[in-house]
Amino acid sequence: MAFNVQEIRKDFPILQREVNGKPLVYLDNAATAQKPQAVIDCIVDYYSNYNANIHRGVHTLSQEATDAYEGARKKIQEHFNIQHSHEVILTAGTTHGINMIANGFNEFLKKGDEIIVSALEHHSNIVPWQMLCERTGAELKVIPIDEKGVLVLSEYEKLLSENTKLVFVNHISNALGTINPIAEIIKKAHEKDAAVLVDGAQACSHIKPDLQALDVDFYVTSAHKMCGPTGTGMLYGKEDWLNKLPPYQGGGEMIAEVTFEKTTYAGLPHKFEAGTPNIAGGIAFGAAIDYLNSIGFDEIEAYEHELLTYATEQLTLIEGLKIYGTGVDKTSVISFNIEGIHPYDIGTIVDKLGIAVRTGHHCAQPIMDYYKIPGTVRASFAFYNTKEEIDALVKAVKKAKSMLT
Ligand SMILES: Cc1ncc(COP(=O)(O)O)c(CN[C@@H](CS)C(=O)O)c1O
Repeated sequence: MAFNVQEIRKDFPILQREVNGKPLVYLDNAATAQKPQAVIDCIVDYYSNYNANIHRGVHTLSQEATDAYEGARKKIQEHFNIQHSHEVILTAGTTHGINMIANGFNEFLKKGDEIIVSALEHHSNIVPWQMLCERTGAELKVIPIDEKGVLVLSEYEKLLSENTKLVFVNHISNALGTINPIAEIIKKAHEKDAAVLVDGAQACSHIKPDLQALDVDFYVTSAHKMCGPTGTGMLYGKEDWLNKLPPYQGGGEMIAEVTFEKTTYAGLPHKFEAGTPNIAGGIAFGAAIDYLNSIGFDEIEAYEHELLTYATEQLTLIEGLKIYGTGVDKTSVISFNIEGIHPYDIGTIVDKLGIAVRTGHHCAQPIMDYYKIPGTVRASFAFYNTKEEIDALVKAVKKAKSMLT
């Protein structure tokens, strides 16, 4: 089917909404993507027709629910070109997955070891590693960015040493849209025998990463960024690493045998899946992947690039407007400010006109510190947005500017 945005928009009930008496113009997709009817129906279907706990029941409902949940795991495996389905850990989301790995490395790090993160990271990919360093005595090193919001790879190479044990970098910056050269970052880390975790939260709705080709050690993402439900996501880990790491939480499901003398743990993936999971969320994660693949990531990438180019052109026509994150490799996120106006004031006014953007530091305060700004206005576009919606954004920003200056 040729890419037809008007047809696609019919799949998203929420896009018919009005906000403050105006048509909703939803441009906060980097915070969470909207949900197509197919994902909504999947959740309703589970709770209406086969709600049961999984992996434990002998009855038909439990088997149906287990088959659907494990079927979703298989879909995730195939989507990301992962070698084994047991290398797919279903999590509560990106933050949960990152903390799972940070916890696991408690026993692997010691004083003198070094962890490298990038200056582009979301707080979820900074704070857990700071906590790990506090626990182990390891030292955190930071890959700097340049004025364009692009990682300075020459500095990364200088930071790498035989003391480097772990490298953490996001695939795409949520604040600036910068796409990082993760294949090169991974290759150079592996030359020093360092493991790499990539935070893919902002990437997986725009591109389809091939995790075996990337040879990444860990990759995390959230379903809600991929038109799936909140509270579910994926941690991919090479089985050798996942077998080395201790469980994250103790409880049901993650055990092989429990005695008061000793407990033995389940194998992968259940070692990392204690307790009753977000069953509906996991199944609907699979439905979201099916939906995105039915549109096609080549089509999504091409169309979103069109939107980014158009929005960049139109916004930069506004006098006094500065865009942050001007690298060549960018996804459809535009962070900007207008000289002399606080981003929060712009966000508040455009909301009155039905337009949803995010303002503030976007959980990436180090980036704002680098630019010496309190925050930005962030407009983030998805494949269901339109050029008419960009025109509405530009008109609203101009109105806000006229009101505030
Ligand atoms: C790069 C990156 N890394 C981690 C996270 C956290 O994802 P969770 O699903 O909340 O665990 C996010 C979520 N960024 C949202 C909420 S702060 C944004 O508005 O940009 C992210 O963008």
